[in-house]
Amino acid sequence: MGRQAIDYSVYLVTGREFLPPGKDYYESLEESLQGGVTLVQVREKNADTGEFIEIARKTKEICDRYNVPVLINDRIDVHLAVGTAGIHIGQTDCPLPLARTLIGDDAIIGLSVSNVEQATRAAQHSDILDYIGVGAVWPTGSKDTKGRKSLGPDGTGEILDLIHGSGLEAVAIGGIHLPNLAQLLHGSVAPKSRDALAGIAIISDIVASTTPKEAAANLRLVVDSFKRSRQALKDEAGVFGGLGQKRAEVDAKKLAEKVQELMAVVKRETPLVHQMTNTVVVNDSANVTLAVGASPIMSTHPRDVHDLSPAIGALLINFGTIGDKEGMKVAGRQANVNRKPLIFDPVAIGATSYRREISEELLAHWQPTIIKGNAAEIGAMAKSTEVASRGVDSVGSGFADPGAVVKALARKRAAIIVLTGEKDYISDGSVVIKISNGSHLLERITGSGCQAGSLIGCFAAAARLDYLAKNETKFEDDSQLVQGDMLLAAVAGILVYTVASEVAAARPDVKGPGTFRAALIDELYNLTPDVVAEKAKLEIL
Ligand SMILES: Cc1ncc(COP(=O)(O)OP(=O)(O)O)c(N)n1
Ligand SMILES: Cc1nc(C(=O)O)sc1CCOP(=O)(O)O
Repeated sequence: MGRQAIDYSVYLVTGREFLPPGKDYYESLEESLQGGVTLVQVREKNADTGEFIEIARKTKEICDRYNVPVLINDRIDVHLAVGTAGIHIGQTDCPLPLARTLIGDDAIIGLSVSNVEQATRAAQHSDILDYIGVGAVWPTGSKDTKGRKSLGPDGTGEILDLIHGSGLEAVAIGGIHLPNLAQLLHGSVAPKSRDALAGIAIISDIVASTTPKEAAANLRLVVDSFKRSRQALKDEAGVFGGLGQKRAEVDAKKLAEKVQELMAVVKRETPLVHQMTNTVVVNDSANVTLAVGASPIMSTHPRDVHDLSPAIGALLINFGTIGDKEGMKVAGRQANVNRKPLIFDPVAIGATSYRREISEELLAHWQPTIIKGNAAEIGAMAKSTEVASRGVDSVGSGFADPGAVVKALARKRAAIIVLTGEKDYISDGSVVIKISNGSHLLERITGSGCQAGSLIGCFAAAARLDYLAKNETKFEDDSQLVQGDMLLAAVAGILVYTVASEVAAARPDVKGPGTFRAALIDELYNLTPDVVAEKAKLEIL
């Protein structure tokens, strides 16, 4: 007969103890199936054998009507009694070879995996195993996972690399909810093999909902769309659709024209750009934001940033002086929930292990849309040793192939990557754009990189608003945390900043860094789209 093909996309693990008061288990189950659950595991920790068999039997009866397979948690006897599609077992349950002997060749076996050793062993047993449940991704209230480190999207991706080529599928489990789902799916794409999760296993987000149909449908939408966006990446359309065009069709002149249009959108829409930035640059960041026509707001308290989120156009998180970690966590998570562009500037991340840890912690909490950094910062994010760091500056001549670095990191992080320096490189994982504008005086003022990050925030907010004004939200776009051309936004932020710096540096009244700093703000204010197009030195690599 052979084993049944399984769609792991939205895998419901039951948990009667988490049902809302008054909600019947079978009613909730049926609603979740109507919402699009693709696989069900009956997990009963307190039922005796007879009761477990009865629940599994009725569950299967309902699931059969929706053509959705049922697996049984731990109990081979219950699986055999009811004739379900298979079992899910943990590391301390029945040994795998024995389980396979008992249930036969046609049934599915899933195994829990919570670290790299277990993943390696699972891969060695791929002949008798079908899939692994990888967790816990995040802390969960549905199971005692004390003493186990949450894997986060990165740890999940590492496990995907370990099972690469084994034929095993992988689902993630633990603490997965709608707001962190897109972050998990994109952030867990395996760094080496580019393999992705086959699906997500969920208890509370569905079971504890009073509207399980809606809860399941929302999760399914994001998973389905993620799978479609993976296809788009394979087709070289980039993590955000690559300027909405295929690589060969993007030309530098058209790109400059789009930047011109976006400059007008910023002025017309005056988007509010929330900036959690460092104390060294806060004033200049606010001033450059105002100069291009956007509106800055600088807020750090966790409650305040939470409440601000629906109103903002974009969020910049620049952790230069790392004072507000809790606020940054809340603000970033809310930006993901509200689908606002999130620009992450991991200032001096390569300089200390503390900074690297904070960055990991923040990135486990939310998904950035655009990551901007100098060579040392991007090198640290890419775990490259090619470029060292000294404080907030890079040391050395940079990467041998900067375009390849930004492209690979964009794919790994599922974000637009902006590498600043004498030449700037920007990639969405498909296209790489090189910008050769700028003035050497930018290196002589403090916070020029931070100001560039602020401007990227302004243009990202504008790109989103422009998209929403011109398009109805399409189903296919729901895999993207934010809508709008974020690659264009990053290009616009860097191009406008560097062209204005050239104009400012050429002024006769600019005698050095002090006068340059003031002139730069003036020239950002006065910059016209025509000057940007005329001076733009853009190349598509
Ligand atoms: C899909 C999936 N993954 C992991 C688990 C956890 O199983 P286990 O380790 O056996 O722990 P219990 O569920 O028995 O508490 C799972 N059930 N499903
Ligand atoms: C059953 C289970 N197993 C886990 C593991 O890490 O192995 S986490 C978990 C609970 C998942 O529930 P929720 O979706 O509510 O977080």
